[in-house]
Amino acid sequence: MADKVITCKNLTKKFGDFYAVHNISFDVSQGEIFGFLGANGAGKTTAMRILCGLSYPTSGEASVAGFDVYTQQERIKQNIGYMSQKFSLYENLTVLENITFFGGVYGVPAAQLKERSRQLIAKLGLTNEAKKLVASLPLGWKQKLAFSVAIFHEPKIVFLDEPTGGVDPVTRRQFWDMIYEAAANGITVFVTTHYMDEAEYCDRVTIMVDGKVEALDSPGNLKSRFDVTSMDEVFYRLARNAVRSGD
Ligand SMILES: Nc1ncnc2c1ncn2[C@@H]1O[C@H](COP(=O)(O)OP(=O)(O)OP(=O)(O)O)[C@@H](O)[C@H]1O
Repeated sequence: MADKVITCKNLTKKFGDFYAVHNISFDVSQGEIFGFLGANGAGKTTAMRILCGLSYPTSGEASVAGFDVYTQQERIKQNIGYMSQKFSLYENLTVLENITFFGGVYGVPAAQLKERSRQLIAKLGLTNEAKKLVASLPLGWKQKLAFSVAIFHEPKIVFLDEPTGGVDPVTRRQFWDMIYEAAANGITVFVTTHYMDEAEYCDRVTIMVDGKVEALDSPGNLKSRFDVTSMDEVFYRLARNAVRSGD
């Protein structure tokens, strides 16, 4: 059995008396693409922030890349990559400057930075854009670049928080080809999304409802359990009774 790179048991986060995340438990294996779904306010971001070493749980246990979320937050940060729709690249730096900046921040050795940046730009087909500002790139390209930057230092796990928001289905599909490649190279992918076609691409999917894990299985098994043909319907069955609507 593949190594468990994320484990979480009865993980709970309270804000005052309110359970944003309530007793969630799951394991994620190395190289797995793990989808984390839920309606607005379900608790996804809260849970993800704990797993990224950015916030402490109220109770329960969790480890990421073998490090404890209470006592080893800095070690966790060294072993993960992170990308969100909201926080990604510097628009007023060029493509090359963004890659070298984040590569440096994430600890890519200085001696390798120049050559690896060149290779990445060539792989992305952005050689002619290397000296252009990121602001001038189409959104889909920004997202592909942001993902490449998030895994540039070869982390064990990459956390993606709604990475493809706002782009068309073809560009999303291309983005997912990059996710598959990263997973095939052994990087574990933990991804939140509101797009149910993307849920179909995951190895396993968790559906959170009001802070709890309501379902956790492969898309195929979830569809047969509910006797439906799409993840959209699975999601609707589970999330329709949610009381939270987020903020
Ligand atoms: N710092 C906080 N203080 C109080 N309540 C909070 C805090 N952060 C989040 N919450 C609440 O916890 C619940 C879960 O929020 P969270 O952002 O984790 O949901 P989410 O599933 O990521 O939603 P979305 O898809 O809208 O991002 C929401 O009801 C939110 O209002």
